[in-house]
Amino acid sequence: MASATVQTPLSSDSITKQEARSTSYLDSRLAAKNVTDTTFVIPVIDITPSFSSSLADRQAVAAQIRSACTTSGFFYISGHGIPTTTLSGIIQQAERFFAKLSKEQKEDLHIKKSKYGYGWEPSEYTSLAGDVETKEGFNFGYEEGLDATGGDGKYRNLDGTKGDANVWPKEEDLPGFYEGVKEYYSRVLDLARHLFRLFALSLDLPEDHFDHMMTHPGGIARLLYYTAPKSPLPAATTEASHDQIGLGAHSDYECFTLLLSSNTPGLEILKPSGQWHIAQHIPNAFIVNVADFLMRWTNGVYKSTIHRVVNRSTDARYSVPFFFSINYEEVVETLPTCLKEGEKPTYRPIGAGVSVHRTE
Ligand SMILES: O=C(O)CCC(=O)C(=O)O
Ligand SMILES: [Fe+2]
Repeated sequence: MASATVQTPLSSDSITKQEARSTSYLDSRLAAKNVTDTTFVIPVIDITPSFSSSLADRQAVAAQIRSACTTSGFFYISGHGIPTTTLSGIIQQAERFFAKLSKEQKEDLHIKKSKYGYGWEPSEYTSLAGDVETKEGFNFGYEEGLDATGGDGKYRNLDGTKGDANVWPKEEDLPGFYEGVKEYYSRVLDLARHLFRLFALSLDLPEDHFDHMMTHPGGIARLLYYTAPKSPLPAATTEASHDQIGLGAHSDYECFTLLLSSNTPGLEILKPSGQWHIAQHIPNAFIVNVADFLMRWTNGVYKSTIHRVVNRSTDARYSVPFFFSINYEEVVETLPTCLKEGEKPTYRPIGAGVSVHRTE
């Protein structure tokens, strides 16, 4: 989830509201200085060859990933193998969740009842970087029943405790919802594990370097709903007043994020100049972005770029970000291979779960 946040209990690297809005903070988090706005691109990477048995094919995809991660920190992936029916299925579940549940049924799932930030978030309930967010959301995390591997029995919640943390609508209130979520979550988790092996290759590490860290990984997903603005915004500019912000400016906290959305664009990515790049919607592709753990592992070589959401359309936007973490008992510590001779790590080691990183 987000790291430049003021309210979520999941972030350890919280900065204050004032800091988050300061030019110097944003400046420090702009995409690599080795790119300019004109060379700033979010490439489309067809990852079909990454499923090949040839290491050279997989390395070729990893090289494209490295190039994106060291510049904009964002890329699209196509050729990922998740059926289009699974993708449209989860968007439909998101639409059903927000439209079909009554206010009372949503209240039963209210995020304020969860110490992990799971459940339903009403619109304008959260603020980020000083902006009250207009989005409505539903958050859930890893559970073995959502993992096609069945897990290894060792999953613990963010705070190290055992037991179910997710909250779900009652089956009779939204028939088929849990099954739909499971179909999507298990596929996107599989894909994230596959991508993590490509990230390892992209860092000149053995392909299985991170494997032992993702046997029961944290993986928070959200269904998000951004209504169309009351008065449409000019699409040609990237200006937005504070009451038009769906999701405030932030970077993501975990390893990387896989973002799926409906046809309505809305994601805006901070360019080197401080202007916003409006990400186009590419049907059936995911947008992948580097999050803070990968930035820390790589000593900032991989960019965890600031982004936000503004719906400038006349239609609603639905999105489903999946934040891929690692086993929560693991520690994220700068990879020696990412340090030049004599260079000191910029970031302290932190635990992936709250119980570890709160002791920093
Ligand atoms: O909804 C989107 O398009 C992006 C969501 C996002 O950036 C987040 O939840 O961290
Ligand atoms: Fe994000």
